[in-house]
Amino acid sequence: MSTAPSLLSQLIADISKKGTILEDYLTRNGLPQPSFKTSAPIDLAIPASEESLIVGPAEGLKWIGMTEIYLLTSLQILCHFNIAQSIPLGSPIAFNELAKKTSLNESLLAHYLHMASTHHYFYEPAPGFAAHTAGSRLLAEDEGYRACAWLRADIFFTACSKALETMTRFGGSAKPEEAPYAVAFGDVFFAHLEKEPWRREKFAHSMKAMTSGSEVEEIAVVYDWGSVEEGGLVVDIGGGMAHISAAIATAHPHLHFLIQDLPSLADQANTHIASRSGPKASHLTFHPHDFFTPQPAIARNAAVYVLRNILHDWSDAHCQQILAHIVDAMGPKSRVVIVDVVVPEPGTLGMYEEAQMRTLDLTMWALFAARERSMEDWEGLLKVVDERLGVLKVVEPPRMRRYAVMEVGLLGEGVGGMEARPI
Ligand SMILES: C[S@@+](CC[C@H](N)C(=O)[O-])C[C@H]1O[C@@H](n2cnc3c(N)ncnc32)[C@H](O)[C@@H]1O
Repeated sequence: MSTAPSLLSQLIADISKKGTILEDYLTRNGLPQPSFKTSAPIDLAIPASEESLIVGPAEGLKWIGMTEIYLLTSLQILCHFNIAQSIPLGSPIAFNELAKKTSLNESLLAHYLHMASTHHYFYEPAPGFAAHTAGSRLLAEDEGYRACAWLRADIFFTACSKALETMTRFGGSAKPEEAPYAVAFGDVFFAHLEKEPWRREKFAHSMKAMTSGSEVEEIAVVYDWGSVEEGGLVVDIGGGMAHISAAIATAHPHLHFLIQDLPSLADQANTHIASRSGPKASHLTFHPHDFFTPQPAIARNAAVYVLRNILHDWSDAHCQQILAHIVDAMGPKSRVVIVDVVVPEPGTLGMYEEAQMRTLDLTMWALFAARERSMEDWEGLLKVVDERLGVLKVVEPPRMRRYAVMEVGLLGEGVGGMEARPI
């Protein structure tokens, strides 16, 4: 009995077949192989009959970024008008019914649904009907992923539209008030969130979604939390809605967590903490604290200070202030666990990963006038804060690509329990 080939096998066969068609076409017409070299043809002019998607730089530049702009706009509009939540999960809905339900213009709604479906968000099972795909279902069910779409369309896109103006006016300034975000919105990113609670809430949800599932679970295993003494205090600095601490607490109930963030996040964080069941909830305490001010007495001599996705938001001068307050509070055995991006040596990543890394780097600039750091940058930053501060261990979590977990301690006299290890 013969079994039908799997979808992946069919795709592989299709790619191979189309590759052969392209190769034959190039040979028949005496054309060179596709290439990115300066001397390569700018227009390959392969006719549509050859079923090839390969284009030269001329055709590429004509379309550059266009699809992404309209995909982003579609997701922005569809999320804003709660379209994903208005489509039933089990059955398709007619466009006209959906338009009536959401008080939208049916024709425009259809245009945006069609655009989103080119990237597998929603699909049209029969003409004039909308239904869910796995991606649009996630938008329907998870506020955090809807907030991710908002973060890109309303925040990153708007800030990036002011990048050129910002560079022209302020050059390479490292002041948050001279970042593209501040130029676009007239305020510094976190101060703006403070003033507009709906923004703050959406940002916190997007942060939670961006650290969801396996990444959060990984934080609980990549660092040796088990070696921290019973009842040891973990201070989660800029801990947002307590999602990281909560994940570690679930796996390591012997620890206590103090989650520090701006006072405006208290309600959201406390609601999240309270929603957790069992006695572990009592191990998590939110404490409003501005990390540019000295650490309070309750956070002194903690076992671990966690900084996840915090320092890359700030220039070296700002990071020095944050770290100096931590060093001041540290005991000889205290550790700082920095979970952040580490930019690898140039040319060591594949093209796709390199592009993602550059995206993160420029996002830091667009929002905060900050940058991602290489390992050399991280070590230099620590040494400026305190000569004794050094990286003891670096772990690269397999699922948190581009990230490293850096364990930092006070080297030299009084270092307890751990030897300094080379990276
Ligand atoms: C990029 S988020 C990271 C949140 C969390 N650590 C995570 O990994 O998902 C940065 C956090 O820093 C907080 N934050 C910004 N400025 C702060 C300040 N001056 N003091 C304390 N927290 C601050 C923000 O409210 C936000 O929760």
